[in-house]
Amino acid sequence: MRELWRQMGSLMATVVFMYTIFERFFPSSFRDRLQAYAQKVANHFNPYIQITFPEFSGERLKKSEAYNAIQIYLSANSSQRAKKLKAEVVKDSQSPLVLSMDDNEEITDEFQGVKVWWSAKKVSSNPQRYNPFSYYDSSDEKRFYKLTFHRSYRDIITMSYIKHVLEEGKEIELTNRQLKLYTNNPSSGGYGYKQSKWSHIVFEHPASFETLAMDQKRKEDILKDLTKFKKGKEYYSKIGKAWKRGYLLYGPPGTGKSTMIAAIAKFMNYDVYDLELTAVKDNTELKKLLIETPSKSITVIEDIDCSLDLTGQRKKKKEEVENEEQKDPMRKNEEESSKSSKVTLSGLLNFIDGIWSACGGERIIIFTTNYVEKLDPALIRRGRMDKHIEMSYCCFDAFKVLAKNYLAVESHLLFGRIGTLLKETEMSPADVAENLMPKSEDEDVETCLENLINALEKNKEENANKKEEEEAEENFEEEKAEEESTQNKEINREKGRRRRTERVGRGESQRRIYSE
Ligand SMILES: Nc1ncnc2c1ncn2[C@@H]1O[C@H](COP(=O)(O)OP(=O)(O)OP(=O)(O)O)[C@@H](O)[C@H]1O
Ligand SMILES: [Mg+2]
Repeated sequence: MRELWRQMGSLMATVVFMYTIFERFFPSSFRDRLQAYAQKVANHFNPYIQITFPEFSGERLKKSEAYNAIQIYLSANSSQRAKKLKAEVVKDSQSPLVLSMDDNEEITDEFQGVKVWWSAKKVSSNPQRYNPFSYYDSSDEKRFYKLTFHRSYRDIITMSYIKHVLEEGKEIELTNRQLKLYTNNPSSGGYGYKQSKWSHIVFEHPASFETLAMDQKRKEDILKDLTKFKKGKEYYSKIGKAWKRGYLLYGPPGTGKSTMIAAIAKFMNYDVYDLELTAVKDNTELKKLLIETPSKSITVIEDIDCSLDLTGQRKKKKEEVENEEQKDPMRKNEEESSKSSKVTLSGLLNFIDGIWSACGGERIIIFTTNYVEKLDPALIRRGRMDKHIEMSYCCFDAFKVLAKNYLAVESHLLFGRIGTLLKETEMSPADVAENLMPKSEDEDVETCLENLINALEKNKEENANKKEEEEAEENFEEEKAEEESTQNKEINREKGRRRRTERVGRGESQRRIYSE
Protein backbone atom coordinates (compact mmCIF):
# COMPACT_ATOMS: atom_id res chain seq x y z
CA MET A 1 0.00 0.00 0.00
CA ARG A 2 2.79 2.38 1.00
CA GLU A 3 4.54 1.42 -2.23
CA LEU A 4 1.50 2.58 -4.17
CA TRP A 5 1.62 5.92 -2.39
CA ARG A 6 5.26 6.18 -3.14
CA GLN A 7 4.46 5.80 -6.82
CA MET A 8 1.71 8.38 -6.48
CA GLY A 9 4.32 10.63 -4.93
CA SER A 10 6.62 10.19 -7.95
CA LEU A 11 3.67 10.98 -10.19
CA MET A 12 3.05 14.15 -8.26
CA ALA A 13 6.75 14.95 -8.48
CA THR A 14 6.54 14.58 -12.25
CA VAL A 15 3.58 16.91 -12.29
CA VAL A 16 5.49 19.42 -10.20
CA PHE A 17 8.50 19.06 -12.50
CA MET A 18 6.37 19.74 -15.55
CA TYR A 19 4.84 22.58 -13.70
CA THR A 20 8.28 24.08 -12.98
CA ILE A 21 9.15 23.87 -16.68
CA PHE A 22 6.13 25.87 -17.52
CA GLU A 23 6.29 28.06 -14.48
CA ARG A 24 7.85 30.86 -16.43
CA PHE A 25 4.70 31.13 -18.52
CA PHE A 26 2.36 31.48 -15.52
CA PRO A 27 2.08 34.28 -12.98
CA SER A 28 3.30 33.38 -9.45
CA SER A 29 -0.14 33.73 -7.83
CA PHE A 30 -1.51 31.12 -10.21
CA ARG A 31 1.45 28.83 -9.50
CA ASP A 32 0.88 29.03 -5.73
CA ARG A 33 -2.80 28.26 -6.11
CA LEU A 34 -2.03 25.29 -8.34
CA GLN A 35 0.54 23.95 -5.88
CA ALA A 36 -1.84 24.24 -2.91
CA TYR A 37 -4.54 22.50 -4.88
CA ALA A 38 -2.23 19.65 -5.91
CA GLN A 39 -1.20 19.20 -2.27
CA LYS A 40 -4.84 19.12 -1.19
CA VAL A 41 -5.69 16.44 -3.72
CA ALA A 42 -2.69 14.35 -2.66
CA ASN A 43 -3.57 14.70 1.04
CA HIS A 44 -7.14 13.69 0.39
CA PHE A 45 -6.15 10.36 -1.09
CA ASN A 46 -3.01 9.69 1.01
CA PRO A 47 -3.96 8.09 4.34
CA TYR A 48 -0.40 8.39 5.71
CA ILE A 49 0.85 11.16 7.94
CA GLN A 50 4.45 12.24 8.13
CA ILE A 51 6.23 14.09 10.91
CA THR A 52 9.76 15.40 10.51
CA PHE A 53 12.24 15.99 13.29
CA PRO A 54 15.06 18.31 12.12
CA GLU A 55 18.56 17.96 13.54
CA PHE A 56 18.85 21.58 14.55
CA SER A 57 16.27 23.76 16.14
CA GLY A 58 16.08 27.51 15.57
CA GLU A 59 19.06 29.09 13.83
CA ARG A 60 21.13 25.87 13.67
CA LEU A 61 22.68 26.85 16.97
CA LYS A 62 21.53 24.01 19.09
CA LYS A 63 21.12 20.37 18.23
CA SER A 64 17.52 19.42 18.78
CA GLU A 65 17.04 17.30 21.91
CA ALA A 66 14.23 15.41 20.18
CA TYR A 67 16.49 14.55 17.22
CA ASN A 68 19.18 13.38 19.61
CA ALA A 69 16.78 11.19 21.60
CA ILE A 70 15.29 9.71 18.39
CA GLN A 71 18.78 8.99 17.06
CA ILE A 72 19.66 7.10 20.25
CA TYR A 73 16.31 5.27 20.32
CA LEU A 74 16.67 4.23 16.70
CA SER A 75 20.33 3.26 17.19
CA ALA A 76 19.28 0.84 19.90
CA ASN A 77 16.61 -0.59 17.60
CA SER A 78 18.02 -0.15 14.13
CA SER A 79 21.52 -1.56 14.47
CA GLN A 80 20.14 -5.10 14.07
CA ARG A 81 17.58 -4.26 11.39
CA ALA A 82 18.97 -1.52 9.17
CA LYS A 83 21.28 -2.62 6.39
CA LYS A 84 23.15 0.67 6.04
CA LEU A 85 24.61 1.94 9.28
CA LYS A 86 26.91 4.80 10.12
CA ALA A 87 29.38 4.78 13.00
CA GLU A 88 29.97 7.93 15.02
CA VAL A 89 32.02 8.88 18.05
CA VAL A 90 29.53 10.28 20.54
CA LYS A 91 30.80 12.52 23.35
CA ASP A 92 30.54 11.17 26.91
CA SER A 93 29.36 7.76 25.75
CA GLN A 94 30.70 4.54 27.28
CA SER A 95 31.15 2.82 23.93
CA PRO A 96 33.75 4.35 21.61
CA LEU A 97 31.55 4.04 18.51
CA VAL A 98 27.79 4.41 18.25
CA LEU A 99 25.99 2.85 15.30
CA SER A 100 22.93 4.52 13.84
CA MET A 101 21.02 4.11 10.57
CA ASP A 102 22.57 5.82 7.61
CA ASP A 103 21.02 8.58 5.50
CA ASN A 104 18.04 7.51 3.40
CA GLU A 105 17.77 4.23 5.27
CA GLU A 106 14.35 3.18 6.60
CA ILE A 107 13.28 0.88 9.42
CA THR A 108 9.93 -0.10 10.88
CA ASP A 109 8.89 0.00 14.50
CA GLU A 110 5.82 -1.22 16.32
CA PHE A 111 3.99 0.36 19.23
CA GLN A 112 0.82 -1.07 20.79
CA GLY A 113 0.27 -3.08 17.62
CA VAL A 114 0.66 -0.02 15.36
CA LYS A 115 3.30 -0.09 12.64
CA VAL A 116 5.34 3.04 11.95
CA TRP A 117 8.18 3.82 9.54
CA TRP A 118 11.27 5.82 10.42
CA SER A 119 13.66 7.13 7.82
CA ALA A 120 16.83 9.18 8.12
CA LYS A 121 16.92 11.94 5.53
CA LYS A 122 19.44 14.42 4.31
CA VAL A 123 18.64 17.29 1.98
CA SER A 124 20.96 19.83 0.53
CA SER A 125 19.44 23.26 0.12
CA ASN A 126 22.22 24.45 -2.19
CA PRO A 127 23.89 21.48 -3.89
CA GLN A 128 25.99 23.62 -6.25
CA ARG A 129 27.74 25.54 -3.54
CA TYR A 130 30.92 24.02 -2.26
CA ASN A 131 33.29 25.88 -0.03
CA PRO A 132 36.31 23.81 1.04
CA PHE A 133 37.45 26.49 3.50
CA SER A 134 34.17 26.82 5.30
CA TYR A 135 34.21 25.69 8.94
CA TYR A 136 30.63 24.52 8.56
CA ASP A 137 31.41 22.55 5.42
CA SER A 138 28.08 20.81 5.58
CA SER A 139 26.07 23.91 6.43
CA ASP A 140 23.82 23.36 3.41
CA GLU A 141 22.95 19.87 4.47
CA LYS A 142 19.92 19.44 6.59
CA ARG A 143 19.28 16.18 8.31
CA PHE A 144 16.03 15.06 9.76
CA TYR A 145 14.15 11.97 10.79
CA LYS A 146 10.83 11.30 9.13
CA LEU A 147 8.14 9.35 10.93
CA THR A 148 5.32 7.92 8.82
CA PHE A 149 2.15 6.31 10.14
CA HIS A 150 -1.46 5.71 9.15
CA ARG A 151 -3.75 8.60 9.91
CA SER A 152 -6.16 6.38 11.89
CA TYR A 153 -3.44 6.08 14.59
CA ARG A 154 -2.80 9.79 14.82
CA ASP A 155 -3.75 10.00 18.53
CA ILE A 156 -1.69 7.02 19.64
CA ILE A 157 1.36 8.21 17.76
CA THR A 158 1.22 11.89 18.64
CA MET A 159 0.17 11.45 22.23
CA SER A 160 1.94 8.26 23.32
CA TYR A 161 4.43 6.88 20.81
CA ILE A 162 6.54 10.01 20.31
CA LYS A 163 6.68 10.54 24.09
CA HIS A 164 7.76 6.91 24.49
CA VAL A 165 10.53 7.30 21.88
CA LEU A 166 11.87 10.50 23.44
CA GLU A 167 11.80 9.14 26.98
CA GLU A 168 13.41 5.85 26.04
CA GLY A 169 16.05 7.64 23.96
CA LYS A 170 16.95 9.85 26.91
CA GLU A 171 17.01 6.86 29.26
CA ILE A 172 19.35 4.93 26.93
CA GLU A 173 21.57 8.01 26.68
CA LEU A 174 21.79 8.23 30.47
CA THR A 175 22.55 4.52 30.80
CA ASN A 176 25.29 4.59 28.18
CA ARG A 177 26.99 7.79 29.22
CA GLN A 178 30.11 7.96 31.36
CA LEU A 179 29.57 8.97 34.96
CA LYS A 180 31.33 12.11 36.11
CA LEU A 181 32.79 13.12 39.42
CA TYR A 182 32.53 16.83 40.13
CA THR A 183 34.41 18.83 42.74
CA ASN A 184 34.09 22.41 43.94
CA ASN A 185 37.69 22.56 45.11
CA PRO A 186 39.44 25.39 43.19
CA SER A 187 42.79 23.60 43.58
CA SER A 188 41.47 20.96 41.18
CA GLY A 189 41.66 23.61 38.47
CA GLY A 190 37.95 23.89 37.91
CA TYR A 191 37.36 27.54 38.59
CA GLY A 192 37.53 29.82 35.64
CA TYR A 193 36.56 27.18 33.09
CA LYS A 194 33.22 28.22 31.65
CA GLN A 195 32.75 30.10 34.93
CA SER A 196 31.34 26.96 36.52
CA LYS A 197 31.92 26.42 40.19
CA TRP A 198 32.29 22.71 39.58
CA SER A 199 35.02 20.92 37.67
CA HIS A 200 34.86 17.28 36.73
CA ILE A 201 36.67 14.15 35.69
CA VAL A 202 35.28 10.88 34.36
CA PHE A 203 34.18 8.80 37.33
CA GLU A 204 35.73 5.37 37.04
CA HIS A 205 35.35 3.56 40.35
CA PRO A 206 35.40 -0.22 40.29
CA ALA A 207 33.00 -0.58 43.25
CA SER A 208 29.45 -1.79 42.78
CA PHE A 209 26.76 -3.25 45.03
CA GLU A 210 27.89 -6.67 43.92
CA THR A 211 31.39 -6.14 45.27
CA LEU A 212 30.26 -4.15 48.33
CA ALA A 213 30.82 -6.21 51.45
CA MET A 214 27.99 -5.92 53.94
CA ASP A 215 25.11 -7.82 55.45
CA GLN A 216 23.07 -9.20 52.53
CA LYS A 217 19.68 -8.24 53.97
CA ARG A 218 20.72 -4.65 54.62
CA LYS A 219 22.19 -4.43 51.14
CA GLU A 220 18.90 -5.59 49.62
CA ASP A 221 17.03 -3.11 51.78
CA ILE A 222 19.19 -0.23 50.45
CA LEU A 223 18.78 -1.40 46.86
CA LYS A 224 15.01 -1.53 47.31
CA ASP A 225 15.02 1.97 48.78
CA LEU A 226 17.05 3.33 45.86
CA THR A 227 14.86 1.62 43.27
CA LYS A 228 11.72 2.99 44.92
CA PHE A 229 13.26 6.46 44.85
CA LYS A 230 14.24 6.18 41.18
CA LYS A 231 10.73 5.20 40.17
CA GLY A 232 9.09 7.57 42.64
CA LYS A 233 8.35 10.63 40.48
CA GLU A 234 4.60 10.21 40.66
CA TYR A 235 4.63 9.06 44.29
CA TYR A 236 6.57 12.13 45.43
CA SER A 237 4.34 14.50 43.52
CA LYS A 238 1.25 12.73 44.93
CA ILE A 239 2.39 13.17 48.53
CA GLY A 240 3.59 16.72 47.84
CA LYS A 241 7.21 16.08 48.77
CA ALA A 242 10.26 17.25 46.82
CA TRP A 243 11.72 14.36 44.84
CA LYS A 244 14.97 14.02 46.76
CA ARG A 245 16.41 11.72 49.37
CA GLY A 246 19.10 12.08 52.00
CA TYR A 247 21.33 9.26 53.18
CA LEU A 248 23.58 9.40 56.20
CA LEU A 249 26.37 6.83 56.11
CA TYR A 250 28.09 6.42 59.42
CA GLY A 251 30.58 4.03 60.90
CA PRO A 252 34.24 3.52 61.77
CA PRO A 253 36.99 4.17 59.19
CA GLY A 254 37.40 1.59 56.45
CA THR A 255 33.90 0.16 56.66
CA GLY A 256 32.97 1.14 53.11
CA LYS A 257 31.16 4.49 53.28
CA SER A 258 32.97 6.01 50.30
CA THR A 259 32.78 2.67 48.48
CA MET A 260 29.02 2.68 49.04
CA ILE A 261 28.74 6.15 47.43
CA ALA A 262 30.46 4.84 44.31
CA ALA A 263 28.14 1.83 44.28
CA ILE A 264 25.05 4.06 44.63
CA ALA A 265 26.25 6.34 41.80
CA LYS A 266 26.76 3.36 39.53
CA PHE A 267 23.45 1.75 40.47
CA MET A 268 21.47 4.95 39.98
CA ASN A 269 23.58 6.10 37.04
CA TYR A 270 23.92 9.56 38.60
CA ASP A 271 26.90 11.91 38.52
CA VAL A 272 28.57 12.62 41.85
CA TYR A 273 29.07 16.18 43.13
CA ASP A 274 31.64 15.93 45.91
CA LEU A 275 31.14 19.09 47.91
CA GLU A 276 34.09 20.28 49.96
CA LEU A 277 32.52 22.61 52.48
CA THR A 278 35.84 24.06 53.62
CA ALA A 279 36.38 25.44 50.10
CA VAL A 280 33.00 27.23 50.04
CA LYS A 281 33.28 30.93 50.80
CA ASP A 282 29.83 31.62 52.20
CA ASN A 283 26.17 30.66 52.13
CA THR A 284 25.63 32.49 48.83
CA GLU A 285 28.35 30.48 47.16
CA LEU A 286 26.86 27.32 48.65
CA LYS A 287 23.53 28.20 47.06
CA LYS A 288 25.21 28.85 43.70
CA LEU A 289 26.87 25.46 43.85
CA LEU A 290 23.53 23.87 44.60
CA ILE A 291 21.83 25.60 41.69
CA GLU A 292 24.51 24.24 39.36
CA THR A 293 23.85 20.64 40.36
CA PRO A 294 21.37 19.04 37.95
CA SER A 295 18.72 16.47 38.68
CA LYS A 296 19.85 12.83 38.57
CA SER A 297 22.85 13.72 40.69
CA ILE A 298 24.31 12.80 44.06
CA THR A 299 25.70 15.57 46.22
CA VAL A 300 28.18 14.21 48.73
CA ILE A 301 29.60 15.83 51.84
CA GLU A 302 32.20 13.49 53.32
CA ASP A 303 33.18 13.65 56.99
CA ILE A 304 30.44 16.11 57.80
CA ASP A 305 31.44 16.05 61.48
CA CYS A 306 34.73 17.75 60.56
CA SER A 307 32.90 20.45 58.61
CA LEU A 308 30.57 21.01 61.53
CA ASP A 309 33.55 21.27 63.85
CA LEU A 310 34.59 24.12 61.64
CA THR A 311 31.25 25.80 62.30
CA GLY A 312 31.88 25.32 66.02
CA GLN A 313 35.30 26.90 65.70
CA ARG A 314 33.76 29.78 63.87
CA LYS A 315 31.41 30.41 66.75
CA LYS A 316 34.38 30.35 69.12
CA LYS A 317 36.28 32.69 66.84
CA LYS A 318 33.35 35.07 66.82
CA GLU A 319 33.45 35.39 70.59
CA GLU A 320 37.20 35.93 70.51
CA VAL A 321 36.76 38.51 67.77
CA GLU A 322 34.20 40.45 69.80
CA ASN A 323 36.61 40.63 72.75
CA GLU A 324 39.40 41.79 70.48
CA GLU A 325 37.15 44.37 68.82
CA GLN A 326 36.50 45.99 72.15
CA LYS A 327 40.23 46.32 72.68
CA ASP A 328 41.02 47.41 69.11
CA PRO A 329 38.09 48.97 67.13
CA MET A 330 40.27 49.14 63.95
CA ARG A 331 40.11 45.36 63.77
CA LYS A 332 36.37 45.44 63.37
CA ASN A 333 36.40 46.25 59.66
CA GLU A 334 38.88 43.49 58.86
CA GLU A 335 36.83 40.97 60.75
CA GLU A 336 33.62 42.15 59.09
CA SER A 337 34.95 41.09 55.71
CA SER A 338 36.23 37.74 56.94
CA LYS A 339 32.94 37.09 58.70
CA SER A 340 31.19 37.32 55.32
CA SER A 341 33.20 34.37 53.98
CA LYS A 342 31.67 31.73 56.19
CA VAL A 343 29.19 28.93 55.72
CA THR A 344 26.84 28.57 58.65
CA LEU A 345 24.87 25.61 59.86
CA SER A 346 21.66 27.32 58.79
CA GLY A 347 23.16 27.84 55.31
CA LEU A 348 23.87 24.15 55.16
CA LEU A 349 20.37 23.22 56.34
CA ASN A 350 18.99 25.50 53.67
CA PHE A 351 21.25 23.81 51.12
CA ILE A 352 19.78 20.45 52.03
CA ASP A 353 16.11 21.23 52.13
CA GLY A 354 15.52 24.83 51.20
CA ILE A 355 13.22 25.54 48.27
CA TRP A 356 16.16 25.67 45.85
CA SER A 357 17.10 22.11 46.67
CA ALA A 358 13.76 20.87 45.33
CA CYS A 359 14.31 22.32 41.84
CA GLY A 360 14.59 19.73 39.12
CA GLY A 361 13.95 16.83 41.49
CA GLU A 362 15.56 13.41 41.48
CA ARG A 363 18.46 14.39 43.70
CA ILE A 364 20.28 12.44 46.34
CA ILE A 365 22.38 13.95 49.09
CA ILE A 366 24.78 11.83 51.13
CA PHE A 367 26.66 12.70 54.30
CA THR A 368 29.34 10.47 55.73
CA THR A 369 30.75 10.56 59.22
CA ASN A 370 32.80 8.49 61.63
CA TYR A 371 31.11 10.09 64.64
CA VAL A 372 27.34 10.24 64.22
CA GLU A 373 26.87 11.27 67.86
CA LYS A 374 28.81 14.50 67.21
CA LEU A 375 26.34 15.77 64.63
CA ASP A 376 23.70 18.37 65.30
CA PRO A 377 20.34 16.53 65.49
CA ALA A 378 18.79 19.20 63.23
CA LEU A 379 21.20 18.24 60.47
CA ILE A 380 20.35 14.56 60.44
CA ARG A 381 16.71 14.49 61.39
CA ARG A 382 14.43 12.40 59.15
CA GLY A 383 13.27 14.46 56.23
CA ARG A 384 16.77 15.87 55.84
CA MET A 385 18.68 12.63 56.11
CA ASP A 386 15.85 10.21 55.41
CA LYS A 387 17.81 7.00 55.78
CA HIS A 388 20.58 6.41 58.29
CA ILE A 389 22.86 3.57 57.21
CA GLU A 390 25.35 2.16 59.65
CA MET A 391 28.46 0.76 58.00
CA SER A 392 29.80 -1.60 60.61
CA TYR A 393 32.72 -3.93 61.18
CA CYS A 394 33.04 -6.95 58.94
CA CYS A 395 30.38 -9.63 59.45
CA PHE A 396 30.38 -13.11 57.89
CA ASP A 397 28.19 -12.04 54.94
CA ALA A 398 30.59 -9.19 54.20
CA PHE A 399 33.59 -11.53 54.48
CA LYS A 400 32.04 -13.92 51.94
CA VAL A 401 31.73 -11.06 49.43
CA LEU A 402 35.35 -10.04 50.03
CA ALA A 403 36.53 -13.66 49.68
CA LYS A 404 34.68 -13.85 46.36
CA ASN A 405 36.15 -10.52 45.21
CA TYR A 406 39.72 -11.15 46.26
CA LEU A 407 40.16 -14.93 46.07
CA ALA A 408 37.27 -16.05 43.86
CA VAL A 409 36.11 -18.59 46.47
CA GLU A 410 32.56 -18.99 47.73
CA SER A 411 33.19 -21.67 50.36
CA HIS A 412 36.14 -23.24 52.12
CA LEU A 413 36.82 -25.37 55.19
CA LEU A 414 38.37 -22.38 56.95
CA PHE A 415 35.22 -20.23 56.51
CA GLY A 416 33.71 -21.68 59.73
CA ARG A 417 36.69 -20.60 61.88
CA ILE A 418 36.68 -17.15 60.26
CA GLY A 419 32.92 -16.78 60.93
CA THR A 420 33.44 -17.53 64.64
CA LEU A 421 36.38 -15.14 64.91
CA LEU A 422 34.44 -12.34 63.18
CA LYS A 423 31.77 -12.67 65.87
CA GLU A 424 34.40 -12.48 68.61
CA THR A 425 36.40 -9.53 67.34
CA GLU A 426 35.89 -6.35 65.36
CA MET A 427 37.78 -5.77 62.11
CA SER A 428 36.86 -3.33 59.35
CA PRO A 429 36.20 -4.69 55.84
CA ALA A 430 39.20 -2.64 54.69
CA ASP A 431 41.48 -4.59 57.09
CA VAL A 432 39.88 -7.92 56.19
CA ALA A 433 40.40 -7.14 52.51
CA GLU A 434 44.02 -6.20 53.11
CA ASN A 435 44.67 -9.50 54.90
CA LEU A 436 42.94 -11.50 52.17
CA MET A 437 45.06 -10.04 49.42
CA PRO A 438 47.83 -12.43 48.32
CA LYS A 439 51.21 -10.94 49.26
CA SER A 440 53.08 -12.86 46.58
CA GLU A 441 52.33 -15.12 43.64
CA ASP A 442 53.03 -18.28 45.73
CA GLU A 443 50.23 -17.56 48.18
CA ASP A 444 47.20 -19.71 47.43
CA VAL A 445 43.65 -19.38 48.77
CA GLU A 446 44.37 -21.39 51.91
CA THR A 447 47.42 -19.32 52.83
CA CYS A 448 45.44 -16.10 52.40
CA LEU A 449 42.60 -17.39 54.58
CA GLU A 450 45.14 -18.51 57.20
CA ASN A 451 46.71 -15.05 57.09
CA LEU A 452 43.29 -13.61 57.85
CA ILE A 453 42.74 -16.07 60.70
CA ASN A 454 46.11 -15.09 62.21
CA ALA A 455 45.26 -11.42 61.90
CA LEU A 456 41.83 -11.95 63.48
CA GLU A 457 43.34 -13.93 66.37
CA LYS A 458 45.97 -11.25 66.92
CA ASN A 459 43.26 -8.61 66.78
CA LYS A 460 41.17 -10.56 69.29
CA GLU A 461 44.13 -10.89 71.66
CA GLU A 462 45.01 -7.21 71.34
CA ASN A 463 41.41 -6.22 71.93
CA ALA A 464 41.22 -8.46 75.00
CA ASN A 465 44.45 -6.93 76.38
CA LYS A 466 43.18 -3.46 75.62
CA LYS A 467 39.91 -4.24 77.33
CA GLU A 468 41.77 -5.59 80.36
CA GLU A 469 43.93 -2.48 80.51
CA GLU A 470 40.87 -0.26 80.19
CA GLU A 471 39.09 -2.18 82.94
CA ALA A 472 42.17 -1.99 85.16
CA GLU A 473 42.39 1.73 84.52
CA GLU A 474 38.69 2.12 85.26
CA ASN A 475 39.07 0.15 88.50
CA PHE A 476 42.08 2.23 89.46
CA GLU A 477 40.13 5.44 88.78
CA GLU A 478 37.21 4.16 90.83
CA GLU A 479 39.46 3.15 93.74
CA LYS A 480 41.23 6.49 93.55
CA ALA A 481 37.91 8.32 93.58
CA GLU A 482 36.75 6.21 96.54
CA GLU A 483 39.99 6.87 98.43
CA GLU A 484 39.68 10.58 97.73
CA SER A 485 36.11 10.63 98.94
CA THR A 486 37.12 8.75 102.18
CA GLN A 487 39.94 11.25 102.67
CA ASN A 488 37.56 14.15 102.04
CA LYS A 489 35.08 12.71 104.49
CA GLU A 490 37.86 12.37 107.13
CA ILE A 491 38.99 15.97 106.47
CA ASN A 492 35.41 17.22 106.74
CA ARG A 493 34.89 15.26 109.95
CA GLU A 494 38.11 16.75 111.38
CA LYS A 495 37.00 20.25 110.32
CA GLY A 496 33.61 19.67 111.98
CA ARG A 497 35.30 18.49 115.18
CA ARG A 498 37.52 21.58 115.19
CA ARG A 499 34.55 23.95 114.62
CA ARG A 500 32.63 22.33 117.45
CA THR A 501 35.62 22.67 119.84
CA GLU A 502 36.00 26.33 118.83
CA ARG A 503 32.27 26.98 119.42
CA VAL A 504 32.46 25.31 122.83
CA GLY A 505 35.58 27.41 123.63
CA ARG A 506 33.78 30.65 122.58
CA GLY A 507 30.71 29.72 124.73
CA GLU A 508 32.94 29.12 127.80
CA SER A 509 34.62 32.54 127.50
CA GLN A 510 31.28 34.33 126.98
CA ARG A 511 29.76 32.63 130.08
CA ARG A 512 32.85 33.78 132.03
CA ILE A 513 32.32 37.42 130.83
CA TYR A 514 28.62 37.39 131.80
CA SER A 515 29.34 35.90 135.22
CA GLU A 516 32.00 38.53 135.80
N1 LIG B 1 32.15 -2.73 52.77
C1 LIG B 1 33.16 -2.82 51.93
N2 LIG B 1 33.07 -3.55 50.81
C2 LIG B 1 34.08 -3.64 49.96
N3 LIG B 1 35.27 -3.06 50.14
C3 LIG B 1 35.43 -2.33 51.24
C4 LIG B 1 34.39 -2.16 52.18
N4 LIG B 1 34.82 -1.38 53.18
C5 LIG B 1 36.07 -1.06 52.88
N5 LIG B 1 36.45 -1.62 51.72
C6 LIG B 1 37.78 -1.49 51.10
O1 LIG B 1 38.54 -0.63 51.93
C7 LIG B 1 38.90 0.57 51.28
C8 LIG B 1 38.52 1.75 52.16
O2 LIG B 1 37.11 1.81 52.25
P1 LIG B 1 36.28 3.18 52.24
O3 LIG B 1 37.13 4.29 51.76
O4 LIG B 1 35.02 2.96 51.53
O5 LIG B 1 36.03 3.34 53.79
P2 LIG B 1 35.31 4.54 54.55
O6 LIG B 1 34.27 3.94 55.40
O7 LIG B 1 34.90 5.57 53.58
O8 LIG B 1 36.49 5.06 55.47
P3 LIG B 1 36.67 6.54 56.08
O9 LIG B 1 35.72 6.67 57.20
O10 LIG B 1 38.09 6.52 56.57
O11 LIG B 1 36.45 7.51 54.98
C9 LIG B 1 38.15 0.59 49.97
O12 LIG B 1 38.99 1.01 48.94
C10 LIG B 1 37.72 -0.83 49.75
O13 LIG B 1 38.65 -1.49 48.95
MG1 LIG C 1 35.51 7.56 53.19
